[in-house]
Amino acid sequence: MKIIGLTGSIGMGKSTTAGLFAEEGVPVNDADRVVHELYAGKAVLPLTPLFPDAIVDGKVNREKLSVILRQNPAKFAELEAIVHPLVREREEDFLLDADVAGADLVVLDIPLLFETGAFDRVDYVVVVSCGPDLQRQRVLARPGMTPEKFEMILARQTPDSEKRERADFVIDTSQGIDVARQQVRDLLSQLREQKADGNDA
Ligand SMILES: CC(C)(COP(=O)(O)OP(=O)(O)OC[C@H]1O[C@@H](n2cnc3c(N)ncnc32)[C@H](O)[C@@H]1O)[C@@H](O)C(=O)NCCC(=O)NCCS
Ligand SMILES: Nc1ncnc2c1ncn2[C@@H]1O[C@H](COP(=O)(O)OP(=O)(O)OP(=O)(O)O)[C@@H](O)[C@H]1O
Repeated sequence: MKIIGLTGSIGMGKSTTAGLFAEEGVPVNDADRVVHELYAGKAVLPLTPLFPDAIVDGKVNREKLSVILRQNPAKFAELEAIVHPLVREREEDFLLDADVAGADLVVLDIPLLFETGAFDRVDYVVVVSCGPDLQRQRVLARPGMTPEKFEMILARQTPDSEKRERADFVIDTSQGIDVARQQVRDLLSQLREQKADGNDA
């Protein structure tokens, strides 16, 4: 089984592209979604002493957490030290399940693939990208998003230019969904041909 690491900066179209892989029958593990689940489950207990004001009705409230982090960005490191190992645990379960189910390819959708060193755990790196103006426009159109929050997150991410340079493949999301879907299909054919030729990376 080969592992595709899918990444991209905020608003580049990572979740949408992950959906295109899923449409083609490739199992996808979405790290952002796992974080959402953890904030209503396993992460609540260890995060409570660190972020007591962000716990509402027994869950981590993302809005409140975001405000705290904006006021004190140093707290990101403490948050990540708790959350990332839990995300990793779930990733390992996903890989085992996919392997047992006989998948030839799987996708790990990891927003912080480069930042956390996760690229070491994947066979191919796929970066989702579009121009910075379109990225900004997409992100600022989201409810609850502000230029300050956008800048805070961007500052914590490896720049898009570096991501593209380090990628094995780039999916361009600026030309609409059909173009991106075709790029995903071409990529899967190419990887499967490589495997059939015994020409693995
Ligand atoms: C900062 C938080 C509260 C913002 O929540 P919110 O619902 O507003 O945004 P969302 O989670 O959809 O993230 C928006 C964008 O920021 C990126 N992002 C999230 N966390 C981080 C981080 N620690 N560093 C850099 N980028 C991040 C996401 O991948 C996405 O591109 C939330 O993202 C969070 O709790 N992050 C810490 C956990 C983490 O590191 N997640 C990354 C995937 S493992
Ligand atoms: N190929 C595409 N063609 C047209 N629009 C797209 C394409 N891919 C994504 N988009 C649009 O861009 C926006 C951001 O996409 P998406 O939510 O997938 O980004 P993301 O990278 O997962 O974001 P984040 O990192 O913040 O979670 C959405 O409005 C989505 O509909």
